[in-house]
Amino acid sequence: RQGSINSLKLQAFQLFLRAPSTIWYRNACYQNPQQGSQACPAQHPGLWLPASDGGCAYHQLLPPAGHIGCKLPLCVFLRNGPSQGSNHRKRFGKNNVILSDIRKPPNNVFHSGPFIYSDILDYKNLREIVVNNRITWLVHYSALLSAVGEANVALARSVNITGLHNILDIAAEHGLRLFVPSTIGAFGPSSPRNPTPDMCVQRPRTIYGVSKVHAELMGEYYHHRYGLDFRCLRYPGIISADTMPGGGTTDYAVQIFHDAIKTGKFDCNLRPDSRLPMMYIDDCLRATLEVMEAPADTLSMRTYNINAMSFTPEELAQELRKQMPELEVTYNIDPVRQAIADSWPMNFDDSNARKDWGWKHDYDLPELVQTMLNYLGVETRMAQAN
Ligand SMILES: NC(=O)C1=CN([C@@H]2O[C@H](COP(=O)(O)OP(=O)(O)OC[C@H]3O[C@@H](n4cnc5c(N)ncnc54)[C@H](O)[C@@H]3O)[C@@H](O)[C@H]2O)C=CC1
Ligand SMILES: CC(=O)[C@H](N)C(=O)O
Repeated sequence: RQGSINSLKLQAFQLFLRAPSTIWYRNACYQNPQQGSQACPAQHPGLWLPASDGGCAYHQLLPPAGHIGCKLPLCVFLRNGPSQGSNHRKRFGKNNVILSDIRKPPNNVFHSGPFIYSDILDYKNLREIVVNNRITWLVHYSALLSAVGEANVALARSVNITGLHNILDIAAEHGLRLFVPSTIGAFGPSSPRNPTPDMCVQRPRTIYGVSKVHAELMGEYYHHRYGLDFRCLRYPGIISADTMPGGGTTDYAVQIFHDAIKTGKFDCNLRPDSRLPMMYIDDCLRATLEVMEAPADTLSMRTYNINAMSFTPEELAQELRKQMPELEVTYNIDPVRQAIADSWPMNFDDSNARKDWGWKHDYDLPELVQTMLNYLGVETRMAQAN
């Protein structure tokens, strides 16, 4: 049963990375794994009842007449097609999750539920969204990533630091639970690289890394000073079939799949032996939900490393060649990205996340490669058929 819940929640979170940049939860209530009805732990009026299909350990709030229904905060973005999407909407209520960005969403995102324009540099507009929609949880993804940040430091500073300040103030002012992702890029050349623990020297050499260390420290400061429910995971490089790479150093590991399927060739911008921690998107989104839902007393820290695997471009190419023996990989090193990769962790120690809230990854390199090829292969065949 827990497995099916996880898979539902996971699918609900699909496309958060590289699609919307902020996720707003309306009327979020809490997980209640016990059967039977009782008062809502978030003190909303009404009773908690088991979900109607009996297959879900979560309970819905039974709204008194005139009260807006209060359900689990989920959105229904799916990679698996519209029919499942509508099932999820029926079950969880698409209107309880609002996505926002300054960029136009792709069709599937736009048609999945509420999507609004919101610039995180516009404080008044952020406050308006929270008040008008009675927002309770906030997931803040907007950022300029490592390589693109080095190409535009002023903009990265503004979005990643000023934007974060706005988000922190909004969250503290309105008592929101706030998730902000950090990254392996929050470490630098003087950090231990193999493995990198949660607590060690953090002296990154990119504006991206500096802004993420700042986010970790500010979030923790607001937690201690104002009681903000701040939660943060340091993600490794995230690999997803849904979206194209967005200006990061680990992006080669996404691009290789697209190029391999389209042309059978890939020109890699990192050295073949550049080892970096990586994770498949489903694991990343599940980890995010798990830490957001973890009871506060299980969290001994507010910022955790999470990890799944660690590989080099050469090792990834070898795994791909098991399925595509003809794949040709050449190396054309980008000095900016290479310098960044050389300063980042090679292996990530996530033992605290595993110990405190039970983090466990599902995807290692073989499963990652198989899953990416399956998704992209199906997409390519559909495009060709069309
Ligand atoms: N993709 C990865 O491998 C990793 C991502 N992360 C973190 O996850 C988050 C999302 O990353 P990605 O989706 O890969 O990045 P991305 O570059 O694809 O997306 C960032 C989003 O921020 C939006 N944005 C930029 N300026 C904005 C503004 N002023 N107001 C509102 N939105 C704005 C962009 O329109 C874009 O949709 C970032 O915070 C990143 O640091 C952390 C580690 C690894
Ligand atoms: C690991 C990250 O934070 C991101 N993918 C990047 O390469 O900048």
